[in-house]
Amino acid sequence: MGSFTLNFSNGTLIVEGPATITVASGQCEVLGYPVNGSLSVERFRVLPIFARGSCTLSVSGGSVRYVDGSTIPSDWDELNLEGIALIVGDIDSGKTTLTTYLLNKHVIRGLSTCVIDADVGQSSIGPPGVIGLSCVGLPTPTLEDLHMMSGFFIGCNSPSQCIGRFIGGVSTMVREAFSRTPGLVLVDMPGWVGDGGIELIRNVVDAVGADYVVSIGINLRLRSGVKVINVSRSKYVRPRDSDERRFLRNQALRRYLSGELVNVNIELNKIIGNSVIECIVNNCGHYVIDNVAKVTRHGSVVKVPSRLFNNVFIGLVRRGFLVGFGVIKEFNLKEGIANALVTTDYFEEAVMGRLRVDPEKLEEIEPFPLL
Ligand SMILES: Nc1ncnc2c1ncn2[C@@H]1O[C@H](COP(=O)(O)OP(=O)(O)OP(=O)(O)O)[C@@H](O)[C@H]1O
Repeated sequence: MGSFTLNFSNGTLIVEGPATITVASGQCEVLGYPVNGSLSVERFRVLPIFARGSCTLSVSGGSVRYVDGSTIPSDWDELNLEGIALIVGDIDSGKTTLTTYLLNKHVIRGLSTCVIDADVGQSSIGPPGVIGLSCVGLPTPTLEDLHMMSGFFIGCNSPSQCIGRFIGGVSTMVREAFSRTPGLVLVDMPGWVGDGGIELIRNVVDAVGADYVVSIGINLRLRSGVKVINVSRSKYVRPRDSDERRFLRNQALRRYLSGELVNVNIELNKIIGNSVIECIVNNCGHYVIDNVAKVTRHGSVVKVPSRLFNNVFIGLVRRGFLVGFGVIKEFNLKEGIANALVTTDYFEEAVMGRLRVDPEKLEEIEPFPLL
């Protein structure tokens, strides 16, 4: 804590937020991004500041640790990619750091690069449950600093809960990325590598026609034509506990749900992505909401209290593009509407997933159950 000035050379200052660093002179860089002036490091974020030669900076707040040399494994430097590359690894393996490093390295060489943030549980580009895309021509200290140019709403913070939508979302974002003719598309994948997770990686590889899979510590066997490159996990990865992860998810949510929210009524036939609502709209008779019986065809019915729809996080879509977000306040089956707070009323459809949000505190709450 406090504030101090430091001069160091050919070493790395690992700064843990909340802190502000101000560079006075020298070549100070974060993952290849040259730092000039001030940079703030948010709470629970850690930035490695490398001095290529000598770097003089002052740090206020946070905590710091100094290590000799670089914290970047040497095999990260040997990567030269073009086309589509998925970055995969367990949680806390350093995927986002490697993605940022590769992005900067390629951008600095003049290769226009797009990043697809598919790590929907710990989103950097876009709120939780959204696959975000950003295409850049300049380096960045963190992916959080990038603007979400386009997004695909899946509404789950674990791809295991919505596998089909996740694969469709990554494919859509890859197509969108290629419409901007980048030299490289990096896909930061979720840290799900257990049962089903490897299968998901294979499915995404096939769906998007990946050229490379850069794997941090995962043994993968993929079809021929896809190059698997194994790289090291940095020993400086700082694992995050579940409280820190929740804090960071809520922070990402606030970035995209802040500002004046508009109160609107959405007709149920404009809400997609939830099988209960689709069933009500199509009168399929499989669900009974608040004891209001719908005609049942096959006798098997599932009882659903309508309050479960309150607080569901929604994505707002216009002409197929994600244009905003919202939260359902109240679901009114009798009137066939959902009352919601939204970031814009200029939308055609609302997509529901499983994530639910407290609209006052702007915090995640228990998700919509699997029925
Ligand atoms: N090479 C490195 N040098 C210094 N710090 C690193 C390095 N790699 C990762 N870290 C630190 O470790 C932490 C976790 O890294 P990162 O977010 O990249 O992992 P991840 O695998 O993407 O995590 P998640 O489980 O959230 O998907 C971050 O605070 C990051 O700054």
